[in-house]
Amino acid sequence: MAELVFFSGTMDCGKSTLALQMDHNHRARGRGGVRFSRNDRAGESRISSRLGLETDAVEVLDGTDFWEEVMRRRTHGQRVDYLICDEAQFYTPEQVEQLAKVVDEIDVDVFAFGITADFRTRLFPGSQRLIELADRVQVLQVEALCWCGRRATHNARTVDGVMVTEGAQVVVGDVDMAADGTAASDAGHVPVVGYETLCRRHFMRRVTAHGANLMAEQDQLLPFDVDACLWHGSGGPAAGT
Ligand SMILES: Nc1ncnc2c1ncn2[C@@H]1O[C@H](COP(=O)(O)OP(=O)(O)O)[C@@H](O)[C@H]1O
Ligand SMILES: Cc1cn([C@H]2C[C@H](O)[C@@H](COP(=O)(O)O)O2)c(=O)[nH]c1=O
Repeated sequence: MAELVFFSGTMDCGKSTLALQMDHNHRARGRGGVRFSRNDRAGESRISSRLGLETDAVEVLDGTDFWEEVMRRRTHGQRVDYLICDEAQFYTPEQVEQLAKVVDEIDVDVFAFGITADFRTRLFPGSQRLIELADRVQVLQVEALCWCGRRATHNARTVDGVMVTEGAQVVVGDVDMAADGTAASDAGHVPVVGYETLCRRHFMRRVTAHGANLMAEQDQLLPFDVDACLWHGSGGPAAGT
Protein backbone atom coordinates (compact mmCIF):
# COMPACT_ATOMS: atom_id res chain seq x y z
CA MET A 1 0.00 0.00 0.00
CA ALA A 2 1.34 3.45 -0.92
CA GLU A 3 2.48 5.87 1.78
CA LEU A 4 2.95 9.58 2.34
CA VAL A 5 6.20 9.90 4.28
CA PHE A 6 7.69 13.17 5.52
CA PHE A 7 11.47 12.96 6.05
CA SER A 8 12.39 15.87 8.21
CA GLY A 9 15.20 17.47 10.15
CA THR A 10 17.11 20.72 10.39
CA MET A 11 18.94 22.25 7.47
CA ASP A 12 22.09 20.38 6.47
CA CYS A 13 21.10 17.00 7.93
CA GLY A 14 21.09 15.11 4.61
CA LYS A 15 17.50 15.38 3.37
CA SER A 16 18.33 16.08 -0.28
CA THR A 17 21.00 13.39 -0.24
CA LEU A 18 18.42 10.89 1.00
CA ALA A 19 15.91 12.13 -1.60
CA LEU A 20 18.38 11.39 -4.38
CA GLN A 21 19.34 8.03 -2.86
CA MET A 22 15.72 6.95 -2.58
CA ASP A 23 15.04 8.00 -6.15
CA HIS A 24 18.07 6.01 -7.27
CA ASN A 25 17.07 2.87 -5.36
CA HIS A 26 13.47 2.84 -6.56
CA ARG A 27 14.49 3.58 -10.15
CA ALA A 28 17.10 0.81 -10.00
CA ARG A 29 14.27 -1.65 -9.25
CA GLY A 30 12.31 -0.57 -12.31
CA ARG A 31 9.87 1.78 -10.62
CA GLY A 32 8.94 5.03 -12.33
CA GLY A 33 9.14 8.27 -10.38
CA VAL A 34 8.98 12.03 -10.74
CA ARG A 35 11.31 14.36 -8.82
CA PHE A 36 9.93 17.70 -7.63
CA SER A 37 11.58 20.57 -5.80
CA ARG A 38 10.98 24.23 -5.02
CA ASN A 39 13.57 26.98 -4.52
CA ASP A 40 16.60 24.69 -4.38
CA ARG A 41 19.82 26.64 -3.65
CA ALA A 42 21.30 25.38 -6.95
CA GLY A 43 18.52 27.09 -8.91
CA GLU A 44 15.22 26.33 -10.56
CA SER A 45 14.31 22.72 -11.38
CA ARG A 46 17.18 21.18 -9.41
CA ILE A 47 17.71 18.93 -6.43
CA SER A 48 21.18 19.43 -4.97
CA SER A 49 22.94 17.81 -2.05
CA ARG A 50 25.96 19.23 -0.26
CA LEU A 51 27.64 15.87 -0.84
CA GLY A 52 27.96 16.92 -4.49
CA LEU A 53 25.05 15.07 -6.08
CA GLU A 54 22.74 17.19 -8.20
CA THR A 55 19.98 16.33 -10.64
CA ASP A 56 17.06 17.83 -12.52
CA ALA A 57 13.58 18.07 -11.06
CA VAL A 58 10.22 19.60 -11.83
CA GLU A 59 9.97 23.02 -10.18
CA VAL A 60 6.88 23.33 -8.00
CA LEU A 61 5.07 26.64 -8.51
CA ASP A 62 2.09 28.11 -6.65
CA GLY A 63 -0.14 26.84 -9.47
CA THR A 64 1.25 23.29 -9.53
CA ASP A 65 -1.45 20.66 -9.01
CA PHE A 66 0.14 17.31 -8.10
CA TRP A 67 -3.02 15.36 -8.90
CA GLU A 68 -3.09 16.81 -12.43
CA GLU A 69 0.68 16.36 -12.84
CA VAL A 70 0.43 12.63 -12.14
CA MET A 71 -2.77 12.14 -14.17
CA ARG A 72 -1.28 13.93 -17.18
CA ARG A 73 1.84 11.80 -17.10
CA ARG A 74 -0.09 8.56 -16.74
CA THR A 75 -2.43 9.56 -19.59
CA HIS A 76 0.68 9.94 -21.77
CA GLY A 77 1.80 6.43 -20.84
CA GLN A 78 4.49 7.43 -18.35
CA ARG A 79 4.90 5.09 -15.41
CA VAL A 80 4.48 6.91 -12.09
CA ASP A 81 4.91 4.75 -8.99
CA TYR A 82 6.36 7.34 -6.63
CA LEU A 83 7.09 11.05 -6.20
CA ILE A 84 10.19 12.59 -4.65
CA CYS A 85 9.24 15.98 -3.20
CA ASP A 86 12.23 18.00 -1.98
CA GLU A 87 12.08 21.36 -0.17
CA ALA A 88 8.50 20.41 0.72
CA GLN A 89 8.33 23.11 3.39
CA PHE A 90 7.75 25.54 0.53
CA TYR A 91 4.71 23.71 -0.86
CA THR A 92 1.26 25.07 -0.11
CA PRO A 93 -1.10 23.18 2.26
CA GLU A 94 -3.38 22.55 -0.75
CA GLN A 95 -0.49 20.92 -2.62
CA VAL A 96 0.18 18.67 0.38
CA GLU A 97 -3.49 17.65 0.30
CA GLN A 98 -3.08 16.80 -3.40
CA LEU A 99 -0.10 14.61 -2.48
CA ALA A 100 -2.22 12.76 0.08
CA LYS A 101 -4.90 12.24 -2.56
CA VAL A 102 -2.33 10.81 -5.00
CA VAL A 103 -1.31 8.28 -2.32
CA ASP A 104 -4.85 7.29 -1.35
CA GLU A 105 -6.63 7.32 -4.71
CA ILE A 106 -4.04 5.97 -7.15
CA ASP A 107 -1.53 4.20 -4.89
CA VAL A 108 1.50 6.37 -5.69
CA ASP A 109 4.16 6.59 -2.95
CA VAL A 110 5.06 10.13 -1.95
CA PHE A 111 8.42 10.76 -0.27
CA ALA A 112 8.57 14.36 0.94
CA PHE A 113 11.69 16.01 2.38
CA GLY A 114 11.91 19.31 4.21
CA ILE A 115 12.59 21.33 7.30
CA THR A 116 9.68 21.77 9.68
CA ALA A 117 10.30 25.18 11.19
CA ASP A 118 11.59 28.54 10.02
CA PHE A 119 14.19 30.84 11.60
CA ARG A 120 11.58 31.99 14.15
CA THR A 121 10.78 28.37 15.13
CA ARG A 122 7.36 28.67 13.42
CA LEU A 123 6.16 25.77 11.29
CA PHE A 124 6.13 26.34 7.53
CA PRO A 125 2.49 25.94 6.33
CA GLY A 126 3.48 23.07 3.99
CA SER A 127 5.36 21.25 6.76
CA GLN A 128 2.48 21.72 9.17
CA ARG A 129 0.10 20.08 6.68
CA LEU A 130 2.59 17.26 6.08
CA ILE A 131 2.84 16.58 9.81
CA GLU A 132 -0.95 16.57 9.98
CA LEU A 133 -1.45 14.23 7.01
CA ALA A 134 1.62 12.01 6.64
CA ASP A 135 1.44 8.28 7.33
CA ARG A 136 4.88 8.68 8.91
CA VAL A 137 7.13 11.55 9.88
CA GLN A 138 10.69 10.29 9.90
CA VAL A 139 13.43 12.32 11.54
CA LEU A 140 16.74 11.83 9.75
CA GLN A 141 19.35 9.76 11.54
CA VAL A 142 22.31 11.99 10.71
CA GLU A 143 22.19 14.92 13.08
CA ALA A 144 23.36 18.39 12.23
CA LEU A 145 25.27 19.73 15.23
CA CYS A 146 25.32 23.00 17.11
CA TRP A 147 28.73 24.66 17.51
CA CYS A 148 28.71 23.40 21.13
CA GLY A 149 28.51 19.78 19.96
CA ARG A 150 24.92 19.16 20.97
CA ARG A 151 22.37 17.96 18.45
CA ALA A 152 21.07 20.90 16.42
CA THR A 153 17.30 21.25 16.57
CA HIS A 154 16.78 24.80 15.25
CA ASN A 155 17.62 26.77 12.12
CA ALA A 156 18.93 30.26 12.90
CA ARG A 157 19.13 32.97 10.24
CA THR A 158 22.02 35.40 10.27
CA VAL A 159 22.40 38.70 8.45
CA ASP A 160 26.04 39.69 8.15
CA GLY A 161 26.80 37.15 10.82
CA VAL A 162 24.26 38.45 13.33
CA MET A 163 21.31 36.24 14.26
CA VAL A 164 17.94 37.79 13.40
CA THR A 165 14.40 36.90 14.41
CA GLU A 166 12.47 39.15 12.04
CA GLY A 167 12.10 39.05 8.28
CA ALA A 168 10.40 37.20 5.44
CA GLN A 169 9.71 33.54 6.10
CA VAL A 170 11.28 32.45 2.81
CA VAL A 171 14.83 33.52 1.97
CA VAL A 172 16.77 30.88 0.02
CA GLY A 173 20.23 30.48 1.51
CA ASP A 174 22.85 28.17 2.90
CA VAL A 175 24.76 27.29 6.02
CA ASP A 176 28.46 28.34 5.81
CA MET A 177 27.35 31.83 4.84
CA ALA A 178 27.71 33.39 8.26
CA ALA A 179 29.79 36.47 7.54
CA ASP A 180 31.66 37.99 10.45
CA GLY A 181 29.96 41.37 10.12
CA THR A 182 33.09 43.26 9.14
CA ALA A 183 31.79 44.22 5.70
CA ALA A 184 28.51 45.59 7.02
CA SER A 185 29.79 49.16 7.24
CA ASP A 186 31.05 49.25 3.62
CA ALA A 187 29.14 51.61 1.34
CA GLY A 188 26.96 49.64 -1.08
CA HIS A 189 27.32 46.52 1.00
CA VAL A 190 24.67 43.89 0.23
CA PRO A 191 23.72 42.11 3.47
CA VAL A 192 24.73 38.45 3.51
CA VAL A 193 21.94 36.15 4.65
CA GLY A 194 23.06 32.82 6.03
CA TYR A 195 21.80 30.03 8.25
CA GLU A 196 23.27 28.15 11.18
CA THR A 197 21.93 25.09 12.94
CA LEU A 198 21.83 25.46 16.72
CA CYS A 199 20.66 23.53 19.75
CA ARG A 200 17.63 25.04 21.50
CA ARG A 201 19.67 26.45 24.34
CA HIS A 202 21.91 28.47 22.04
CA PHE A 203 19.02 29.37 19.73
CA MET A 204 17.08 30.83 22.66
CA ARG A 205 20.15 32.68 23.89
CA ARG A 206 20.99 33.77 20.34
CA VAL A 207 24.54 32.49 20.55
CA THR A 208 25.85 31.57 17.10
CA ALA A 209 29.34 30.21 16.41
CA HIS A 210 30.51 33.75 15.64
CA GLY A 211 29.03 35.07 18.92
CA ALA A 212 30.58 32.19 20.83
CA ASN A 213 33.99 32.96 19.30
CA LEU A 214 33.69 36.59 20.32
CA MET A 215 32.77 35.56 23.85
CA ALA A 216 35.64 33.10 23.95
CA GLU A 217 37.98 35.94 22.97
CA GLN A 218 36.57 38.11 25.75
CA ASP A 219 36.80 35.12 28.04
CA GLN A 220 40.57 35.27 27.71
CA LEU A 221 40.46 38.81 29.11
CA LEU A 222 37.61 38.45 31.62
CA PRO A 223 37.11 34.79 32.51
CA PHE A 224 33.45 33.71 32.47
CA ASP A 225 31.43 30.73 31.31
CA VAL A 226 30.05 31.14 27.75
CA ASP A 227 26.97 29.04 28.55
CA ALA A 228 26.27 31.08 31.67
CA CYS A 229 26.43 34.35 29.71
CA LEU A 230 22.89 35.81 29.38
CA TRP A 231 22.11 38.26 26.65
CA HIS A 232 20.53 40.91 28.84
CA GLY A 233 19.48 43.93 26.81
CA SER A 234 19.97 42.22 23.46
CA GLY A 235 16.26 41.56 22.95
CA GLY A 236 16.82 37.83 23.24
CA PRO A 237 15.24 35.64 25.87
CA ALA A 238 17.33 35.40 29.01
CA ALA A 239 17.33 31.69 29.73
CA GLY A 240 18.33 31.14 33.29
CA THR A 241 19.77 27.64 33.29
N1 LIG B 1 32.65 17.23 2.45
C1 LIG B 1 31.75 16.42 3.02
N2 LIG B 1 32.09 15.18 3.39
C2 LIG B 1 31.18 14.35 3.96
N3 LIG B 1 29.92 14.67 4.19
C3 LIG B 1 29.53 15.90 3.83
C4 LIG B 1 30.41 16.83 3.22
N4 LIG B 1 29.72 17.97 2.98
C5 LIG B 1 28.47 17.74 3.42
N5 LIG B 1 28.35 16.50 3.93
C6 LIG B 1 27.17 15.86 4.52
O1 LIG B 1 26.04 16.29 3.81
C7 LIG B 1 25.02 16.66 4.74
C8 LIG B 1 24.13 17.70 4.09
O2 LIG B 1 23.43 17.04 3.05
P1 LIG B 1 22.23 17.74 2.29
O3 LIG B 1 21.51 16.64 1.58
O4 LIG B 1 22.73 18.86 1.46
O5 LIG B 1 21.37 18.30 3.52
P2 LIG B 1 19.90 18.94 3.59
O6 LIG B 1 19.19 18.67 2.30
O7 LIG B 1 19.27 18.28 4.77
O8 LIG B 1 20.10 20.41 3.84
C9 LIG B 1 25.78 17.14 5.96
O9 LIG B 1 25.06 16.97 7.15
C10 LIG B 1 26.99 16.21 5.97
O10 LIG B 1 26.65 15.02 6.67
C1 LIG C 1 15.24 28.27 8.30
C2 LIG C 1 14.79 28.79 6.97
C3 LIG C 1 15.32 28.27 5.80
N1 LIG C 1 14.93 28.78 4.62
C4 LIG C 1 15.50 28.23 3.38
C5 LIG C 1 16.99 28.19 3.30
C6 LIG C 1 17.26 27.06 2.32
O1 LIG C 1 17.20 27.61 1.01
C7 LIG C 1 16.07 26.12 2.55
C8 LIG C 1 16.44 24.90 3.36
O2 LIG C 1 17.22 24.06 2.57
P1 LIG C 1 18.04 22.80 3.16
O3 LIG C 1 18.26 21.95 1.94
O4 LIG C 1 17.19 22.13 4.19
O5 LIG C 1 19.30 23.32 3.73
O6 LIG C 1 15.10 26.88 3.27
C9 LIG C 1 13.96 29.78 4.55
O7 LIG C 1 13.58 30.21 3.46
N2 LIG C 1 13.46 30.30 5.69
C10 LIG C 1 13.83 29.84 6.90
O8 LIG C 1 13.32 30.37 7.94
